[in-house]
Amino acid sequence: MALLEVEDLEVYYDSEDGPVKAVDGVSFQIEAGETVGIVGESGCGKSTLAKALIGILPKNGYINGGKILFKGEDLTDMPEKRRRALRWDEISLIAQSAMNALDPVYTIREQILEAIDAHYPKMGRSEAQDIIDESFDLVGLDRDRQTDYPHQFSGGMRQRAMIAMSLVLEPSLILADEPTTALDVIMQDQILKRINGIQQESDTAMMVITHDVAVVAETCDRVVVMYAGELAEEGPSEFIFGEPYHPYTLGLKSAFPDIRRSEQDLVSIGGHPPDLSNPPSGCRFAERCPLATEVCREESPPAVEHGELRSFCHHTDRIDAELRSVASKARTWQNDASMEATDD
Ligand SMILES: Nc1ncnc2c1ncn2[C@@H]1O[C@H](COP(=O)(O)OP(=O)(O)OP(=O)(O)O)[C@@H](O)[C@H]1O
Repeated sequence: MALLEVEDLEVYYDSEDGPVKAVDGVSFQIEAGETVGIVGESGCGKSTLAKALIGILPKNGYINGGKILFKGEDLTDMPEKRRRALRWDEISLIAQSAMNALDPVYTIREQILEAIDAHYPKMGRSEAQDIIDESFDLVGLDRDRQTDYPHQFSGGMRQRAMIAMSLVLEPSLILADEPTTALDVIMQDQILKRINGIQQESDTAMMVITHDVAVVAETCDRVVVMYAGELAEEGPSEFIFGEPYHPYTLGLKSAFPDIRRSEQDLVSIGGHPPDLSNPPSGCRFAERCPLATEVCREESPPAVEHGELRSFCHHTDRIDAELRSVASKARTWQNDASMEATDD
């Protein structure tokens, strides 16, 4: 049994224009100890997915269908009390706003102690102190700085303190939602590698949500590529970033500079994602896809398997011959550059 099994999940928001289908029939799994990256452009539903998993959807958000099985228990169908307990003890969130999540009037140590007290009220002071020391060591913070206030920490140190705080309860799953946006690239890398190191010792699984493909390529075992609320492609990082079989993944991959190559086009995929309160029928990427044909606009794409990759595309068989070699050319992704194949 996987640690987390998301099955055909639908998460909608009420809006004046009807329901916004932010997550629309998404299925994937996370095994214990595994790091899974969720990538996709802004607005494709990554944060909504994380919020649904942890049970913090805003008022107008709701789960319309599907299941979220955590250790076999369905989080979508569980009394609030049980879900809340699970959320804090087993699933921990390092949020986008991590920088602001620390309380300015308490020392870092006091804040971590409070988290421990809340969950293990019977734990003695010295045991709690050992846990705090250990968590500081794990994230590479100097133990002497425990009695500092958040403002005395740099941005990177605050982020580490947040990670330390989320680790003291030994969660089985850490959700890291854009964990490092406010930091520079080197710092991003260091922190995710640090979490990776910690995972190996503790068998903690992690789901990293980001639009930064490079971060995911470096740190994740598997990647889920989302487009317009749906799954576009899923599989091991090495294949998603090596030989993907979905045009969107190829575009996304080419849109990020490869530091090993000095000469390359700056690729951006023309057009923009569809309105999720009124998504088009068929493949939601068709409008922007250089391989799109009539069938793409009419029928939802099937899941096609290439080894361990699962790709939701009508034309995976054309990727090698027609798209892979030109995917890094900016011209390929301009809207007038359709490759004009026909369905036959
Ligand atoms: N509270 C809300 N009410 C209505 N629609 C919402 C709400 N929050 C998000 N949405 C819509 O849901 C869709 C998915 O948004 P979401 O924030 O999950 O995407 P994302 O991929 O995480 O984007 P980003 O990378 O910018 O955080 C978008 O169309 C967004 O406009």
